[in-house]
Amino acid sequence: MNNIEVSLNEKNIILIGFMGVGKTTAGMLVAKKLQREFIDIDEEIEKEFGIPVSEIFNKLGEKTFREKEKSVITSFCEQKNKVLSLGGGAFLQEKIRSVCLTTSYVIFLDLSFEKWKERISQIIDSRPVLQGKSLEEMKELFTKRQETYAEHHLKVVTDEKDPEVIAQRIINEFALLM
Ligand SMILES: Nc1ncnc2c1ncn2[C@@H]1O[C@H](COP(=O)(O)OP(=O)(O)O)[C@@H](O)[C@H]1O
Ligand SMILES: O=C(O)C1=C[C@@H](OP(=O)(O)O)[C@@H](O)[C@H](O)C1
Ligand SMILES: [Mg+2]
Repeated sequence: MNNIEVSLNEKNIILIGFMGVGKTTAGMLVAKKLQREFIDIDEEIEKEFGIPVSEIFNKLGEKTFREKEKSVITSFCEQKNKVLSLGGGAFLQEKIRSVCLTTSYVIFLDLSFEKWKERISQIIDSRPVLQGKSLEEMKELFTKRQETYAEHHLKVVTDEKDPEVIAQRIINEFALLM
């Protein structure tokens, strides 16, 4: 099955996984390859409030962010033919898990903690959940969060460096499901 045949299935493709595993980067490329619209949920939330995610957390609080995250995701799940990249905390909410799993194909991007660690300096400033945490505390969160990603339709390992290769792997493994 090739990219075109995969794109004939109209269900949304949703990428989940821990902060920094590459959901936004890979999602954009998967969408381009499948000629679908790409939606980054964090970006949609930022557009709604007119400020970056870190400011939403600091000024309005995490609860406000999570409520908006739920309504934005629910509303995109009513649509078709999109590739959605979720924030790493979205699957903490049962309502989000169930709406995604029932309407769309959920793909869990997996990355080892050893590889993830190398990205901390690139992501720390824009991820309020990581700020002020020691490496040990980050590892604890990383490990604990894996439980929330347990329900998915497909897991793809993303230890590879080249995002293009990862995006094509996601499509190829996804094609085997169909
Ligand atoms: N395959 C990869 N190898 C190395 N770095 C990557 C890879 N994919 C993404 N990155 C980098 O990791 C950081 C987080 O990527 P991002 O796509 O924003 O992740 P997420 O959306 O899962 O939080 C960015 O700085 C990005 O450039
Ligand atoms: O895991 C989390 O709680 C979060 C992950 C972030 O998205 P990414 O997974 O794209 O970094 C973003 O939604 C916010 O900072 C909270
Ligand atoms: Mg992202």
